[in-house]
Amino acid sequence: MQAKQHIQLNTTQSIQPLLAKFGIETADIMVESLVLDSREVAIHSAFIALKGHVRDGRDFIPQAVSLGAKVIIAECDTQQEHGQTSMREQSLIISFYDLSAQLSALAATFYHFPASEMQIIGVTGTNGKTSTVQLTSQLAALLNKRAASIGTLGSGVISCTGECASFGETINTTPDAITMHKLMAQFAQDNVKQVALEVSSHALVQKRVAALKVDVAVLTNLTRDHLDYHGTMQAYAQAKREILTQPELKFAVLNGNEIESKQWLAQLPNTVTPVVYGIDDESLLLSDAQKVCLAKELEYSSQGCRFTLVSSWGECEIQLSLLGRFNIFNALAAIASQLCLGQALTDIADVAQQLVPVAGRMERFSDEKSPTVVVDYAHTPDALKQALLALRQHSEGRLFVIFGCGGDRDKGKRSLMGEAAETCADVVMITNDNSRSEDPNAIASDILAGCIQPEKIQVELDRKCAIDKAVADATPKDIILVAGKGHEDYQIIGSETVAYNEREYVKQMFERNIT
Ligand SMILES: CC(=O)N[C@H]1[C@@H](OP(=O)(O)OP(=O)(O)OC[C@H]2O[C@@H](n3ccc(=O)[nH]c3=O)[C@H](O)[C@@H]2O)O[C@H](CO)[C@@H](O)[C@@H]1O[C@H](C)C(=O)N[C@@H](C)C(=O)N[C@H](CCC(=O)O)C(=O)O
Ligand SMILES: Nc1ncnc2c1ncn2[C@@H]1O[C@H](COP(=O)(O)OP(=O)(O)OP(=O)(O)O)[C@@H](O)[C@H]1O
Ligand SMILES: N[C@H](CCC[C@H](N)C(=O)O)C(=O)O
Ligand SMILES: [Mg+2]
Repeated sequence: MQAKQHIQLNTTQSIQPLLAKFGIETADIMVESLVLDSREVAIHSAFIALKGHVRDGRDFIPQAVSLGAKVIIAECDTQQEHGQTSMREQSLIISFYDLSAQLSALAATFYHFPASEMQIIGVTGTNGKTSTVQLTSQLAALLNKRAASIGTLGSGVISCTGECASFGETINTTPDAITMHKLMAQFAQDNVKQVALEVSSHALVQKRVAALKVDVAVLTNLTRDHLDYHGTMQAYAQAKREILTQPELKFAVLNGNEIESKQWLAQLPNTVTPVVYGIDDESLLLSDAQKVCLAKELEYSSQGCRFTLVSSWGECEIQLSLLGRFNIFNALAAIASQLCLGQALTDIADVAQQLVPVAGRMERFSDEKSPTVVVDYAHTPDALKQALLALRQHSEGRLFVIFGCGGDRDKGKRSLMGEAAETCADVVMITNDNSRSEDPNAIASDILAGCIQPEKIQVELDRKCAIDKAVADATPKDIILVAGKGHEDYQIIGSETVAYNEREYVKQMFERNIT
């Protein structure tokens, strides 16, 4: 990432016309910003006090008052209270019913609907969101369209070599409703024409993007994750389908090899055109889709892959310098989205080979005399399985895997990841991920519980030592997958966040000539 960009927005406005759109009559008070966190309140900001999941934002109203907020918009529990006002010192407190759900609309109005000036692509799914979003923006940039992305890697304008001119890191994969529209306003001011963003299931449940205009919704896939939050797979799936209710949605780009896409087709509003992408004949599963984008006659090489693209927009040859079958799905979703938005197939075919891997996603480090090390962000059972299956296709020797599981997150996925690793790799080493408040040994035991022959599996909780050991044991023909940390440059152990950059560690290992 490059240095952070500073785009100044002039957002000073009266709350009177803003709140009138939500049926609230109030005084003519000028504010400069909407602020979710009481600690960031300044005199000219309106503090937004939400109920919250862990804490109640309304408990921080006294802090906002003491920091001089002129306006406080506070969530209320009943429709009757909506629009009621009171004064506390110099702060006007306004009750707003259902504020959490309405915040996206309030922020869109505050920033004057910046997304309406740009093409917006929203990507959801268990795995592949970051990869698809990055590839979509890279492709736009290669086609000379100024493009930006928002997601796990932060937000910013993407160059055709995948570099990001950062607009800032994001705490969440999908930012809160205010940050989202602020970013959109900054992008619009910076002449961005297209934005690709990751839409997490949490964001859909919490209505972080409820009022965001989205032109294209993409589904990558649906497998197990985040059941700690959603409870059941059914609730998790339903959360993702919420993206179909985005305002002004025009296209739904669906994975034809994913059974969940059938549910999406069934729930599709008739104003939305379905587009199915997939590999080979299996994708005929969804043959009633209006438009298709299929990869056929796939060939893999050590450098990447090639295939024939058969689509409703024509047929062409595509070369990709990306590893793994799932990256073909991600690239197809990116290509289909660009086709929906009017790019020519021939132009796309001309530039596709220039797409570069996304940081920490199937990133390969190799030289002739050492085993190949691949750093990847697989942190779900399906992602780990797909990453191993993909590498098997590129490998002549043994396949090693080193991975752990995050603490304080979905515990049920741990044994399934153990099972996937034991089934798909030749040598399995369990290590630590972000253990957070949990005991790393206990997390390792949860993983081992899914393995049939736990005695054959090594546990080395120090990630660097685990990598060193695997490299010492492997031959130049072998591939070592180090999964789970990807682009992260830290490790959270207990309440401490320590510096740890796996990509750098492996890169330096090769620079030091490891074997
Ligand atoms: C459980 C959950 O999703 N929480 C999200 C939620 O926070 P919250 O409502 O729980 O906040 P809270 O801590 O209870 O505080 C309530 C309110 O009081 C305010 N407050 C709090 C403290 C204070 O001193 N002053 C103050 O005003 C807070 O700003 C907030 O408005 O809303 C916040 C703003 O949108 C999010 O940042 C926060 O994400 C937390 C950090 C989180 O860990 N979320 C994860 C589970 C998540 O959303 N993950 C997905 C990605 C998954 C994937 O990649 O697959 C994501 O989109 O990131
Ligand atoms: N289309 C795909 N299908 C299955 N697995 C994939 C796919 N694309 C990527 N992966 C695997 O999942 C990992 C995470 O990929 P990526 O970061 O793109 O997903 P994500 O959905 O953004 O994840 P997160 O939920 O953390 O935001 C990759 O490192 C890779 O192992
Ligand atoms: N190494 C990480 C991956 C987490 C991915 C994140 N998107 C999530 O699950 O919220 C961990 O488990 O801590
Ligand atoms: Mg992501």
